[in-house]
Amino acid sequence: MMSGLYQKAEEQFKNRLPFALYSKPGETVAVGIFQKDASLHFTTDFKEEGFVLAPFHGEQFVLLPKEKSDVFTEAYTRIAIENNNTVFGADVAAKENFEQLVQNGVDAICKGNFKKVVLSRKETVSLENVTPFELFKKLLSAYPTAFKYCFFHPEIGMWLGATPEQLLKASGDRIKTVALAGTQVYHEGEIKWEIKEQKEQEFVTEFILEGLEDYAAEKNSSKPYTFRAGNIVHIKTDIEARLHDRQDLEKIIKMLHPTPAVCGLPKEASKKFILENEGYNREYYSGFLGELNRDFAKDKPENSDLFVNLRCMKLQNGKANLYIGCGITKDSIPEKEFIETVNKSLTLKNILG
Ligand SMILES: C=C(O[C@@H]1C=C(C(=O)O)C=C[C@H]1O)C(=O)O
Repeated sequence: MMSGLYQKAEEQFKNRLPFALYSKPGETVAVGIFQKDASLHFTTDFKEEGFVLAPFHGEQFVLLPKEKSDVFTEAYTRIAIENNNTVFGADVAAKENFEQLVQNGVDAICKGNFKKVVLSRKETVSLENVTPFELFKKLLSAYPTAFKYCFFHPEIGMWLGATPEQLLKASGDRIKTVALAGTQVYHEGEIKWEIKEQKEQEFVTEFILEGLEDYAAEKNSSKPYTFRAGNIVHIKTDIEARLHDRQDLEKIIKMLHPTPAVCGLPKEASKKFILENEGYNREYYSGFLGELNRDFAKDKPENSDLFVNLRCMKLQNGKANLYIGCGITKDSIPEKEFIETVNKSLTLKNILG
């Protein structure tokens, strides 16, 4: 059965018009924003209302503006998702390349160029006869606590993902963000973290709290805790604050993005290393996306809900390009880091096929 929301999305896609379908963590409502023209709009001052998609690098933040779009919402019920047990073969060349990249990152850290860098790779998987909408629906059921989305623009392409990481939630002058780092495969029973991973996550918390210093008061942060995202777990700290001036939203977003969780510390040196060494274009992976200045489901202004674009893929010519990365510090072991990217890639591989 085709519902109204998906019928509209199929038509929009057929007509090569931009749209975003998404559902927020913990909610069972899907929102569709359907832009009425095919133009490429960008944010200018972050005062616009709409759906934003920002790349990892660069200042051109794509916007589906509210006033140029139709908005629909639709409740859904989660269904049981079977893990498809397809075994994806390991690509020897990809493994060697990534491990060399990680080793170069470790060497640069040991030389003192920076403290942490997040390195990533792209993996291409063939798609069986499946539409983006079917994949999006699977994401809705498989990842209740993630931000699930399907974004299309004729000049950008088709992106889908289920990200566990909030970049920023703003409600009037109240903001929330998180410090996320450390990764291991989920298992039953107590999850233990090594000191190295705890330290790495603390760096991220410190970076955010220091960055907020000039803009916010009443800063509060939770204790770090274990947070599950599909088949893996991370360490997470919740951070809340009150802005001195709500107009500083743009400055806060630019201070946070790209966060040490997807770029590194310090930001500029690690970013330079990524751009010069990764050897491919991340495009919108590890950028951010979501609601800008409007909660579309509740139809409320002055609410932004932005997420880091992780566990995502770009669909192109019957294939899915998956993007996966991990944080590198001086103690990183290249092979372990490669395995971590394989584990993270299962978030999406589990719904493909
Ligand atoms: C970079 C990614 O994930 C990030 C890196 C993590 C890590 O280094 O342990 C953990 C969570 C995310 O903040 C990714 O999934 O591609």
